[in-house]
Order: sequence, then structure tokens, then C-alpha cells
Amino acid sequence: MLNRRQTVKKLISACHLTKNYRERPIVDNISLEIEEGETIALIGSNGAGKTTTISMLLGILPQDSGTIAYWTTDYKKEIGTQLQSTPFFEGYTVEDNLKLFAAFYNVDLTNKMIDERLASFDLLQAKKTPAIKLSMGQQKRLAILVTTLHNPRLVILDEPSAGLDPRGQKEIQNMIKNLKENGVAVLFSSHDMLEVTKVADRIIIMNQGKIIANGSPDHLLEQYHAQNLEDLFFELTK
Ligand SMILES: Nc1ncnc2c1ncn2[C@@H]1O[C@H](COP(=O)(O)OP(=O)(O)OP(=O)(O)O)[C@@H](O)[C@H]1O
Repeated sequence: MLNRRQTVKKLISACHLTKNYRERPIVDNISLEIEEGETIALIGSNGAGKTTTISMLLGILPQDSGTIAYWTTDYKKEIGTQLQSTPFFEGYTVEDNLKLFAAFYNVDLTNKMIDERLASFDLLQAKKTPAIKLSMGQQKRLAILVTTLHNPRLVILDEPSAGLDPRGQKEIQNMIKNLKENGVAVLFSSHDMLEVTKVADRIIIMNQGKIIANGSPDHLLEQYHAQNLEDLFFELTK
């Protein structure tokens, strides 16, 4: 996907981001970078500030202070995103949704391309099914499929595998790996340490609005002399 585009190294550079609700710091002076092609897991307990951070990076929520620099001016259209719930329109089939998002992204999709895309996300058999009738796993896959139709350079996913059974989780992990193989950078939030270990090149741990660790799994385990990520997470967030 990248060969069509100009090569850049840094996609997002966020500096000293802060968000307060009623004077309570929800995101507290965090800085992070997203580089081309890397898969980053954003982890933290409930309420740590992950969704708020993601929302600011996506430009959905304005930060109270700090700056975010993007590799492109049209980042809202260029970043693929799947938030915790993707609204599919009542009565629209899977195929309709693909066409709708393709129109939004200004992407031409032939019928053959639609079938190929659906098949690669294991959704071809559900082509004529209303999207809101799909299983949760299928809906998550469709949500990621529609957000990658325009071959984005960066995809941001908020808890993509939450609530899925082991097979559904594995399918999401494979999708993330597949994006990586195609040179797409991915930032995803997760509560599942095994998932994080399997797919992330880099882990950012948030706690009470702050980034308390940031590095590759191996580097973090070595730095903190931890046996595994779960132990490390509990140790750092206790
Ligand atoms: N609009 C809002 N007004 C007030 N407080 C808010 C608002 N949005 C979020 N918060 C609070 O900010 C904190 C961080 O929320 P956020 O959703 O970013 O956490 P999270 O790490 O994504 O949690 P989870 O893992 O449960 O999704 C929580 O305490 C939440 O209640």
C-alpha cells in the first residue's frame, strides 16, 4: 500500500497533551509518536484515559493543551478508525455499507473488488445481510474493513477485540497483523495482554491519565525485570 505514496517516517507526534473534565486531569501531559508501519498497543485499566487520548489523536475531541502534528493536512480522512461502536445504518446490507464508505472515501469499487474484500475479511457469505444483524465479531470485522477501504497509512482501533470469543479475537489479531504486513501503522487499545504480546511492536501503558511505560515488549520486560506483560502491567498500575 505504501509504494503509491511518498515515504514518511513519523505519522503523528503528540506533545504534552492534556484533557481535563471538571478540573480533573483525564489525560495528563502525555507525549507520544506513531511511526510508519508500527503496531502500537495502548493499554491501561478502565478509565486510564485511552479512549480520550484516541479521540484527541483523531481530532474528535479538542485537547485542553499540547500539540498534535500529523504527516498530512487531511488526517481526518486519511486515518482509518474503528471506535468502540460503529453505527451501521438500519436496513443497509454489508454490501451497501461497503459502497457507502467507498463513496465517502471516494474509492471506486467494482463488484469483483467488493467480493474480494469481503472474502478476505470472511464476510462474503454475509454480503446481503443487514449489517446490524451480523454477529458482534462480524460487525467488528466489517467496521475494520470499511475503515481500510481507502488504504490508509494509519489505522486507530479502540478495543477492537472487546467482547469477542477466542475465534473472533484471533480474527481481529490476524487483521491487525495483516495491516502490518501491508505497511499500515496501527494503534489499538486493548485489555488483553496475550493479544498485545502477539501483535504489538510497541506498548504504551497508561495509568490515571499518564503514560507510565512506552517501549517494545522485550525492552519493557527487560527494563522492569518482569516475566510477562501481565505481571508488568499489574506491577506498574498497582
Ligand atoms: N465527557 C466526559 N465528561 C466527564 N468525564 C469523562 C468524559 N469522558 C470521559 N470521562 C472520564 O475520563 C476518564 C477516562 O475515560 P476514558 O474513556 O478515556 O478511559 P479508558 O482508558 O478508555 O477506559 P476503558 O478501558 O474503560 O474504555 C474516565 O474516568 C471517564 O469517566
